[in-house]
Amino acid sequence: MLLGCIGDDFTGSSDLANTLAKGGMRTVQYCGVPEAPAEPGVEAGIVALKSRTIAADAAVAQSLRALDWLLAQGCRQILFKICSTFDSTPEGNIGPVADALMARLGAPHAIVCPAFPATGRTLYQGHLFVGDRLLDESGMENHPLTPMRDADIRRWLAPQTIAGVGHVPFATVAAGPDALRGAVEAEAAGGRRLVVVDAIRDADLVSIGRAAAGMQFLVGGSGIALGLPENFRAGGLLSGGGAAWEGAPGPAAILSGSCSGATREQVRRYRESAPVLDVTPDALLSGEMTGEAAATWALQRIGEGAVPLAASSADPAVVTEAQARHGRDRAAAAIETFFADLARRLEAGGVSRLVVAGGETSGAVVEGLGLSALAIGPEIAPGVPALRAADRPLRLALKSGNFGGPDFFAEALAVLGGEAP
Ligand SMILES: Nc1ncnc2c1ncn2[C@@H]1O[C@H](COP(=O)(O)OP(=O)(O)O)[C@@H](O)[C@H]1O
Ligand SMILES: O=C(O)[C@@H](O)C(=O)COP(=O)(O)O
Repeated sequence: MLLGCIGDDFTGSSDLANTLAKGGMRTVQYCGVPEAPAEPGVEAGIVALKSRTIAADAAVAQSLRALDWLLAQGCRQILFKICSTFDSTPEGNIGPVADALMARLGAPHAIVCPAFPATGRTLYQGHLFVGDRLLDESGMENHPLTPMRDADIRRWLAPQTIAGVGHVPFATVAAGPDALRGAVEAEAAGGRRLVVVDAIRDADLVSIGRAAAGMQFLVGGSGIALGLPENFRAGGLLSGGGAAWEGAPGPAAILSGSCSGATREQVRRYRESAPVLDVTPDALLSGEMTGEAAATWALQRIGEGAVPLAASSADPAVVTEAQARHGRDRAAAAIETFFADLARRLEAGGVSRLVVAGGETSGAVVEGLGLSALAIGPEIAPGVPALRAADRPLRLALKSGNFGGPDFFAEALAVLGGEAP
């Protein structure tokens, strides 16, 4: 294994896996820290954790365990995969995890870059944009767990880290990999070791990749990985072969716990032509709705030939009210436990294609199903690959909340079913 990655959520990890597989690396996504060594031939290993919103000390401990496993597999470079919208709070977990990984590696610095231009995330003068909006006006300011209220990534990261936050502006990035590398080293020499680097185009990310050749540690969205496979290829280290992946038709269901704008539109669109079960924290916490009841409902629809969707996706005002009534974490935990339970029951009922929307939701579902590793298939939408469970006939799509066009659910079902994307 050459490149070791630690993902702070499961959708983000599959987004990164998609980029690395497209870049020609033999890539496997592991669900949690594996107990056994990796199978031979894996060139990029991604340990997916559900660590984005847990307590910082737990996130640090899990990430260090993942690091130790990746180093034991021979990895020469480590990438900490965070969200392209820099999802975190003043307590973490980006800063604390980056600090701990940097210390364990003895790395002098880390480039930090969440940019992902293919999905509209660009970073200019240290400020993160989503499309033509600053991050804190993009809808992310209403995220249920990590409301992003400042687009200046340097200012948002500073209270989370003891490493000091530096910056390399776009003009230096545009001057090429040598200038960029020199600027990163200069920032680190000045005591600013987490160095936020601007990027507005894929070409900038490719430059960052070249500048990062030989660097021990990077922090970023999947975009930061665009240029990394080439470094290994240039060193004659890649086998050139990708793992085989095949879709297969079979009973299917969709689970959506994301409340992000793109997902709410996808749910609205899907509702026009298929059965939807709306789920609320109120109904779950009162016992009015259970995983068992939802599974009975869904399996009946599947028996009638439909692909049902169970969704808790709600508008920001509705989410805020539910959180005020039940507490943020209690509401989220009730929903995540529900989806994990429902997924288990659906698989037991014969479902072999599962589309899940939302990073935390996907983490809960994958952990609930007890999956160990995922093989990477074709891209369904930017940042979302088709996946296959390593040890059973289950195909999945784990969709980041804000990814995918309005008809994503139908598109994902088709690709998982074996149609060309
Ligand atoms: N109706 C709701 N009320 C309160 N919290 C919700 C509701 N629906 C979902 N959530 C919680 O919001 C979080 C959404 O996060 P996530 O699944 O990561 O989606 P995204 O990918 O859009 O960030 C989850 O923890 C989920 O349990
Ligand atoms: O970088 C990204 O935007 C994604 O890979 C990602 O991490 C998204 O997380 P969720 O929106 O919580 O699914």
